[in-house]
Amino acid sequence: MTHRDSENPLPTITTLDDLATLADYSLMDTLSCDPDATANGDDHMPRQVFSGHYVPVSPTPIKNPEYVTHSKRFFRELGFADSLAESPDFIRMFSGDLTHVPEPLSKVGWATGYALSIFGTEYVQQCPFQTGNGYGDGRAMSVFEAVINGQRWEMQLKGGGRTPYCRGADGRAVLRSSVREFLAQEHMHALGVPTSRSLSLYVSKTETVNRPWYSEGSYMKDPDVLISEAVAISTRVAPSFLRVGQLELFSRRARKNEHPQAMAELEMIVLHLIDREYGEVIDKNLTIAEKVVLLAREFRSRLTLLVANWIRVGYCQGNFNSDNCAAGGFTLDYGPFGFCDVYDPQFQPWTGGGHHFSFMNQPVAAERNFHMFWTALRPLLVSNQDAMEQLDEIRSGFAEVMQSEMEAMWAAKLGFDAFNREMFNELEALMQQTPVDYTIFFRELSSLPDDIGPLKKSFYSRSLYDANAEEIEKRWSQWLEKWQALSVKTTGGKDASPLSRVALSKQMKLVNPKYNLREWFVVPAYQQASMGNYDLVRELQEIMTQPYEEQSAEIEQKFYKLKPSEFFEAGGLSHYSCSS
Ligand SMILES: Nc1ncnc2c1ncn2[C@@H]1O[C@H](COP(=O)(O)OP(=O)(O)OP(=O)(O)O)[C@@H](O)[C@H]1O
Ligand SMILES: [Mg+2]
Repeated sequence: MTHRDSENPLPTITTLDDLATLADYSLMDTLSCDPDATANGDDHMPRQVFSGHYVPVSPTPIKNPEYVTHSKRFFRELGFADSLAESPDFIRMFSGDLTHVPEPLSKVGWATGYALSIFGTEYVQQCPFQTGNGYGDGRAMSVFEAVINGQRWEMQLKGGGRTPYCRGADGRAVLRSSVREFLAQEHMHALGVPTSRSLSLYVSKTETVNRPWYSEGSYMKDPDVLISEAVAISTRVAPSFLRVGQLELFSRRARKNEHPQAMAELEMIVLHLIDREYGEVIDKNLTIAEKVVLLAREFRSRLTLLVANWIRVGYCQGNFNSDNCAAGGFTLDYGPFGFCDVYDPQFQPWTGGGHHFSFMNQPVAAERNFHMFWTALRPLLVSNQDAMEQLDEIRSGFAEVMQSEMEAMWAAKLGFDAFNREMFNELEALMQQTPVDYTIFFRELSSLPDDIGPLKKSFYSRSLYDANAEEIEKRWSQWLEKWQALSVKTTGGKDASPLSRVALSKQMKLVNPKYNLREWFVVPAYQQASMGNYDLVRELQEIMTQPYEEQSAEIEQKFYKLKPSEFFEAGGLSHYSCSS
């Protein structure tokens, strides 16, 4: 084992034994274990978990695992050698077989329970026992915790088999959805959007499960066939996997006084969240009330910035329930997500999702999740009126903070130093009416065009534009003229000299990506992968981890283009059900 420093970027982790030296499962000390759990983790049947923060569960390995890909970038950050990803020991562990891991690596993983609120309404109906005690990580389990280069990370298998929270389902994830999540996490990180990270992806050469899906060429809303798909395990990494729903679970129990430790368990999970996600900004020596107030303020900042970033890059989470809202303020659970092609405020690729989780409604959905977060924290402050008032103010100020993050984001996309409502409103109407390709439009604008010629590359020839081309183009020209006049005035501050055209363009191109992970790029990648060819997955990974770069002419030709008309309304491409 060699040592890494700034001059010597040699990886330090080249074997599983090296990885074992880093293991630090301190989560086990700060959280409590389900008292009904078995120590060996043989706990794979749906059951109620009444208390405790985690349940030891042994993963169920996928049969005959094969390497698909790993994140070279993240490996480098962690100091992991690339060769590790294809080494038998590592493959074994991260395809779910912990039975042979060297000490002190744990031979059991852990799954956690959480509650569900949809758009601000509490649910227990999704729990098979109708109590909420059977809901949580049904197929996700963490297997490793360590501090690496000063940062604490938890590593979690997705698709690692059944847990007590599996609700009778198979505990598996299929290759299709695993490829999607793996690529999206890599892409979002490269876009500068906070996210759980991708580590590795392995597929089974022999084990399959059935999932409802769309037949070739289907334009149906819902899946029309049952297909057999290979199972896979992807590993994702984050400082913690705590969700808003997790705080809710313990807060609901405290509110209902469900057991004597309920309030203590709520406090423990909140302190754990602060330690894992907010350790740098919340002083350990503060009182619990002070910590809770700071936590709410910081989470509000992170969540509002996160959602503004989603909209900046054209991302729709699709299913932004409180259990898919990471309490650390990053993107979590890439299930029925999508990156928009056409600008449509109501873009929502998930057929089960509805308008409330659509593209431009995400700030409102975020507020609903923040409301549940606030609700969950309140029981901790009942004896401190002053802190409670501060907490309530943070809650009521959400919409204003969200609005200002959105305005800052639109200003940056437009290359302005301040938001201009009139310009934005006109643009929004034009983008929608034409309609434009969201990514291509802003990228072309970032080249500061002299006339609307280059912007027309982003126009979809659909009904309105086709029928009223002349009038629409005239409106675009007028808008562009105004934008040009305003953008010339853009400065680095009141007294600074105006940004040169080159500098302004460069700055805008760091805000407006050239490439994004459109679903019709991902579909052929997972289709080929299902036949054992991973080239396209790896190619997309490479391209989508440099989304702001121009890249080669060949890549531009293939990946900087409008969505082909035959893909509109196509099942599995334009919309999909949640099954994964
Ligand atoms: N095949 C499955 N087997 C067991 N549980 C499942 C399965 N699919 C989904 N679940 C569970 O159902 C719940 C809702 O699923 P959802 O699609 O939000 O999450 P997910 O994509 O599995 O996971 P995550 O939120 O951890 O990324 C989650 O608690 C999840 O663990
Ligand atoms: Mg989920």
